[in-house]
Amino acid sequence: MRRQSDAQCQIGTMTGLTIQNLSMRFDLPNGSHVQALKDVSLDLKQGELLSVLGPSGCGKTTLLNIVAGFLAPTEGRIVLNGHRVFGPDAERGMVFQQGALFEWMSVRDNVRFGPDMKGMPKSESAEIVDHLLDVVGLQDFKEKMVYELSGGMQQRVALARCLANDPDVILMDEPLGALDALTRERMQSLVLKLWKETGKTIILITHSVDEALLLGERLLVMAPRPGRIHKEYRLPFADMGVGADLREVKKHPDYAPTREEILNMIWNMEEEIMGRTEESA
Ligand SMILES: Nc1ncnc2c1ncn2[C@@H]1O[C@H](COP(=O)(O)OP(=O)(O)OP(=O)(O)O)[C@@H](O)[C@H]1O
Repeated sequence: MRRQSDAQCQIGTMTGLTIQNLSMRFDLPNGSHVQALKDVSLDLKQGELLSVLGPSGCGKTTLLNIVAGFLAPTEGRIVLNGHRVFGPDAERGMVFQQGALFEWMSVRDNVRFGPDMKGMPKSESAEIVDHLLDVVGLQDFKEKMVYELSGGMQQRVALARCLANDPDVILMDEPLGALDALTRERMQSLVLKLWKETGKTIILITHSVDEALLLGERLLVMAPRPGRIHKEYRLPFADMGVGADLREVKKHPDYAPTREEILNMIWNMEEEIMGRTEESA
């Protein structure tokens, strides 16, 4: 897809991701429309980890898809490291909940797919793959086919495959949502480790308040109809959780009250939506 040259669209010299006055309206075939996002603005510095929470339909996935370049916004723009985003690019890697791996390929071939597509010499991509499989703890599984792996292992492959492209920004849409509780906890620790070791900017969408609290040094609560930023938190838990037991982090005196506040916020929004739905029924 299109990535304009510096001369065409260099916007400032800042590094990081700017989401500027973003609105997204979907026009429906019956003549009505859905305002999925309205005037969403946000600056993320390189290396920040943002988690995004909110009731169903508040525009989380739409926001991520616009940053990924899969969708063009109705209004506003995305700027990454001074360049306006016009479409998908390897500088923005995506990790989905499941199903985005090539099932018929080995773990190794999945991870080296991006470097191969870029024409990287095989010896160089082999080194990158070895390193990344070490980082995600899958070195002994590199010859296995994807369908032979557990869900947690598949998500490790997905993370390694994303990192193999060396993106500036990693976009995660419920990446751990399909995993059992124990595997999910281990993967949360892995995400924190990768975040600190690679210095990547990460945006992570989740439905789990605990996951958003543990992983987001910044946490965005979005509200629906229209999708917008309701409240933002800056939290100490992600830094505390790097290399630590996440259950210990949850014992921090600020953890439970913040969790309660956010849960109430989301419950209230959902009740309001239910009320509106019943009224219009
Ligand atoms: N392609 C589309 N056409 C029409 N409406 C859409 C489209 N994509 C999303 N929407 C609507 O936009 C709103 C936001 O959707 P989105 O999937 O971004 O929300 P979400 O917060 O990610 O929801 P969930 O938590 O359920 O995944 C919803 O009302 C949805 O129905």
